[in-house]
Amino acid sequence: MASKLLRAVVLGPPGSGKGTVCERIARSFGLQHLSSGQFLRESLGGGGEAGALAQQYLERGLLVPDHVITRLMVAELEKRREQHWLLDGFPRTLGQAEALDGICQLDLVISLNIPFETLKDRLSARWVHPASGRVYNMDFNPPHTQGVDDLTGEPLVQREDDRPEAVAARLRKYKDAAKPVMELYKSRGILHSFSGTETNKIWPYVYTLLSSRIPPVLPEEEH
Ligand SMILES: Nc1nc2c(ncn2[C@@H]2O[C@H](COP(=O)(O)OP(=O)(O)O)[C@@H](O)[C@H]2O)c(=O)[nH]1
Ligand SMILES: Nc1ccn([C@@H]2O[C@H](COP(=O)(O)OP(=O)(O)O)[C@@H](O)[C@H]2O)c(=O)n1
Repeated sequence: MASKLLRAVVLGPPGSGKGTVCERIARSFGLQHLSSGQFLRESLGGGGEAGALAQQYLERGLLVPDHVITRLMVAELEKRREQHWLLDGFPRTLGQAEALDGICQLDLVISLNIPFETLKDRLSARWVHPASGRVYNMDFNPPHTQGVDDLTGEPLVQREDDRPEAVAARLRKYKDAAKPVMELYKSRGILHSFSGTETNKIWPYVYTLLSSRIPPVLPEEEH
């Protein structure tokens, strides 16, 4: 099997399971994934005027301007040039996709198609550990102790942008921005779409697809 470095992207609306699927891929294939949303949240923590401005976009569920997220991501990816790339949530717009084209040729784009009602239910039940980005769901993968991160024992919080008022706007905006990105990757023959309401049912297909590009370190069921 080719040992070429993987250049892959996972796309999908908020709540579609990008983070969950990337986490499983990372564990099963022994690589690190880069979540643009988590990376943004961490990068903004430092304060400053630019950080405070970008924070307002996140809280309101709006996309941060292309040049801001692109600069952050491209700088980080350059540092990881010798590693596999598995990107979660980037690129989200055509401008971001064009910027990514400038630094790599993507092998694979995974798109998660999840019904709107399912997304709304999942986001309202999502709890996160802000420091690590670990994600829980009160129905799907609850923490061992309610309201507390399994590894650190620190409190879990609900993201501001997971509030119902923000969710509807985020889902609408996602669609508008993502359409041309999907079309671009479809026209290149690298788009692989998976539809359903359960990550556990989608996962075996994603695992099989990835296995054709990179050797797994864990069997499918041990994600
Ligand atoms: N009920 C249910 N929740 C899921 C499933 N897959 C993921 N989740 C949860 O749905 C929420 C959104 O998933 P996440 O991976 O954070 O989505 P992202 O916003 O696309 O990164 C999280 O709370 C997950 O734990 C599933 O198959 N069923
Ligand atoms: N390429 C990106 C990725 C995230 N973001 C911002 O980060 C927020 C959270 O992104 P995320 O990927 O963690 O979460 P989901 O929206 O997928 O749940 C988005 O709502 C945007 O405000 C962005 O502006 N541009």
